[in-house]
Amino acid sequence: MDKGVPCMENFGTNCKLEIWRRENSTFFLFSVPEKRLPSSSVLLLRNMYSVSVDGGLAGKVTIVSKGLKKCRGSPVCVRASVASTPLSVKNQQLKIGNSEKTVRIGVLGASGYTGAEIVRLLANHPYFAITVMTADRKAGQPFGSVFPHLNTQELPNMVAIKDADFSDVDAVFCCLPHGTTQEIIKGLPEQLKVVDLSADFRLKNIAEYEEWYGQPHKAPKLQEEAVYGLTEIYREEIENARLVANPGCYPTSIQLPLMPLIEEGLIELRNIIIDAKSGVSGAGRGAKEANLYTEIAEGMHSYGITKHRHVPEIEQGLSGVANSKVTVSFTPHLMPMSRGMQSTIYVEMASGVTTDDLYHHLIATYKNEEFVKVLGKGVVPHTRHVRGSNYRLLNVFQDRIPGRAIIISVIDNLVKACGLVAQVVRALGSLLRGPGFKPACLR
Ligand SMILES: NC(=O)C1=CN([C@@H]2O[C@H](COP(=O)(O)OP(=O)(O)OC[C@H]3O[C@@H](n4cnc5c(N)ncnc54)[C@H](OP(=O)(O)O)[C@@H]3O)[C@@H](O)[C@H]2O)C=CC1
Ligand SMILES: CC(=O)N[C@@H](CCC(=O)OP(=O)(O)O)C(=O)O
Repeated sequence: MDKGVPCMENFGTNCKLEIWRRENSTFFLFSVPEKRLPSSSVLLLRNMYSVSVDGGLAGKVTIVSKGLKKCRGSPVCVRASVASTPLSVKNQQLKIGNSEKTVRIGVLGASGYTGAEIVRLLANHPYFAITVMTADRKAGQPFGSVFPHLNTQELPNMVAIKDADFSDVDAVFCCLPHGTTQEIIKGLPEQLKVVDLSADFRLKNIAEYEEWYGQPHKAPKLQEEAVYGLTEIYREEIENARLVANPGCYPTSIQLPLMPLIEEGLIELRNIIIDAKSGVSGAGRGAKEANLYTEIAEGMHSYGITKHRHVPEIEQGLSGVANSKVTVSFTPHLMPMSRGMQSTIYVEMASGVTTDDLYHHLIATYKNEEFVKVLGKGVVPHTRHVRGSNYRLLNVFQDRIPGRAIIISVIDNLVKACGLVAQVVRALGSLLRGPGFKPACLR
């Protein structure tokens, strides 16, 4: 095995991390003290890019002995802070070796929360290189001074969009506030692929956008070609898209459990009640009085009751699979936590359908999906299980009211909502290796 160079001597508390690659897979060698893991001190973590390096890890883990002899392990969660991506010498070498195949990425709005997440996940990625980063108020500042936890990466300085040179860019992630995005994307060179994280291109109906966002749409032609980037549902369209409209965080957590159940006729279209909760980072990094520590800490509150801007996006997706108008009751809440999101969804089952039917249908739907996991029966998903990761955890419970079920869906609003790695690989796959490119480590 081609074993990599250790990229960090001390990782967390007495942990040590090495990264190496074999064929199309990237592996971690993650050493932890014996007492923290009963049977082994070494973990082999597959699918490097499906997990955050030192954030919450959730996924299949193979435990190996020090001599790299494999034995099966069960899913393990490592809880730690969501912090740096270590600069891996090995990956830097791979980048150089792969230079003609490397996708060159521009991150517009790199000084914001989602921009920083894109950088955290892509900066150290062997198939991507970040060649342009932009900011508004923070233009001119080194990235490491704005986000010191990413100080170890070799990155370009942030510039204003008007000064950005896109000649060395294949694709951009647009991480700008909605409303500013339409005109900026309209002005980008046409050959660029674009993944837009804002809400500007999500709603197919322009009039609906104008009603819920309270402003005219400035790029209706581009809206026509935009593909809604819910990767697990629209993967093929994303693969061929030039402009991908990344789903909102609440709609991401809600549509994936509900769409397959509606499509299969397992739940009624009426009386869908969604009680959703978000961490404060969902509101972005810009200073707002409502998001001051004193307004958020030691309490929680509802907001946007009956008129949150994600309602039309959720209903667009659900109505699309139902082939008729679906109206939901949706109430979001702001929680005193920095990141994470839970949607608790109350549904009425179709006649004769049981919670077991819902459970098994969700398992069957997502059995080949790396990033959507239906937990074991009775296991409650927590937001902390997905902190820093691209996973969504789901489960289904029987309600006390006969005929009703409760679905719990958790994501990290800053990662899964960005649909980061799976989406970028699909959308940009043809740039890498031609149509249909599916690297094993990024399925
Ligand atoms: N936060 C979340 O959980 C999610 C957010 N989104 C969406 O992603 C987008 C970005 O969100 P988020 O990262 O949270 O936002 P932030 O407020 O944290 O960051 C916004 C970024 O855009 C830059 N910017 C602001 N105004 C302008 C402008 N007029 N021209 C150019 N650049 C500008 C800022 O630069 P500077 O800092 O230098 O001023 C900053 O880099 C939003 O549309 C949001 O709706 C999508 C999924 C999840
Ligand atoms: C806590 C908070 O304010 N959340 C934001 C949603 C954040 C999100 O990810 O949605 P977008 O992608 O549409 O921005 C809100 O309720 O508007």
